[in-house]
Amino acid sequence: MWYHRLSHLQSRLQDLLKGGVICQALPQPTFKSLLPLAVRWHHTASKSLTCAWQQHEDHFELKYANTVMRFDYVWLRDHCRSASCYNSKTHQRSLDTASVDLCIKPKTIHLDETTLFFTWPDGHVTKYDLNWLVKNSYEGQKQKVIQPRILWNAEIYQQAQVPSVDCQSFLETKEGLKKFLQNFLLYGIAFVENVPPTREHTEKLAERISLIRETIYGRMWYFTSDFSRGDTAYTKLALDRHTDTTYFQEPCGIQVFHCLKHEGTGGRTLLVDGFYAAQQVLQKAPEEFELLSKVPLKHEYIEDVGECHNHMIGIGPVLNIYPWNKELYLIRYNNYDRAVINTVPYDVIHRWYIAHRTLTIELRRPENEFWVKLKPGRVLFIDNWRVLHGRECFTGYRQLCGCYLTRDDVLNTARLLGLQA
Ligand SMILES: C[N+](C)(C)CCCC[C@H](N)C(=O)O
Ligand SMILES: O=C(O)CCC(=O)C(=O)O
Ligand SMILES: [Fe+2]
Repeated sequence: MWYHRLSHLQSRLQDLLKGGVICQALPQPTFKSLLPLAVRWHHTASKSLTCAWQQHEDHFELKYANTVMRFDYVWLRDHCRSASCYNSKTHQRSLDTASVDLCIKPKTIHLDETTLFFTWPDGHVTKYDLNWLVKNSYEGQKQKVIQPRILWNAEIYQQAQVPSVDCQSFLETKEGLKKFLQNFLLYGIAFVENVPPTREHTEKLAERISLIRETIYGRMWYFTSDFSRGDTAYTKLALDRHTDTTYFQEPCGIQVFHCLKHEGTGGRTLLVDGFYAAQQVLQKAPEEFELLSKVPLKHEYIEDVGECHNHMIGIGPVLNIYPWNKELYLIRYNNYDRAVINTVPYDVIHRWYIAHRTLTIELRRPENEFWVKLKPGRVLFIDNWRVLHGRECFTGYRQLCGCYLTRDDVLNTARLLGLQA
């Protein structure tokens, strides 16, 4: 019976491969267990960790450190760390992956202590340390988070008593900077205290951790409610929670705010952990979470004020998750800047509105709102991929300065300090 199904599959595979790479022996990925292969388990005990491996027709299977891993042979050839395949000084691959036969299989495999040796048909030998394989396998990665975080509502954040970092220690010591970045990565917000209330000092702070991301708003921006730009940020109106620059293909990673002056009332800043809210959606309505992570939307910025003419469009789902471990890495939420929805078919859109409502309800729960009054000297860094901000309406003269930072460069600084990011 399965012979029949198998030959059917083979002819389909052959159809798929027509005009492409034709392998002599086709891999049969879904029938591994059915194939009468001469596979056998090899067992070894190495350094108290037992290891078992099996050479299958189309892949290599390894059990080590409580992990069952399966490796494709092309993958194993491609990741060879020998001197001719990999430049360990520059950490770059020298091997031309396109030169690897897609049907490659090792001639022999053997294990010595904790090192696996693969000998390929041309005689080339690839060595892998078992621990390296565990660390770098899909199965190993799947169980890990890319970035550890503490999700918060107002109470959790306040109870955590996250300390602010002093400007001098931030600028002059590695420990101060590291402490700051650690808190920033965990909570998505962090403060620096005792900063002289000038644009130059704010810029110096920003440059300590990243490259400044110049945008249509400039490099360092400096704004009041002067209507100088075609956006409500430049008014005294209240702004509901949102993330910024949702209309960029890559929304700005970090936003820096420094209130240099406020003579008047109101104007408090609202902060909401978007990932905490998304987590609530995942728990209460997983299919809605999934929809928000799959349906692409447009956000748009159209400006035609004075000398400023801009038309920006960014496309992506509200929730962005890594497909292999479902970890959330970016929320794009701005109801002001959301464009006409014309990327979603009729039979999906209503469900999307329901899901969007569920998320909005979570984002608007008063217990999730953390309110702060920004003051001269206290600089706020916000992870714009995670934490939403808003503001209360205000009276009087209020001057805010700040900038956006490139996320890659903030994470780069964090990694160089030994933090997981
Ligand atoms: C004033 N400042 C430059 C900080 C931001 C202005 C951008 C506001 C826009 N609605 C958005 O959410 O992206
Ligand atoms: O005025 C504020 O406090 C923030 C306004 C805002 O949302 C922004 O500039 O991105
Ligand atoms: Fe904003």
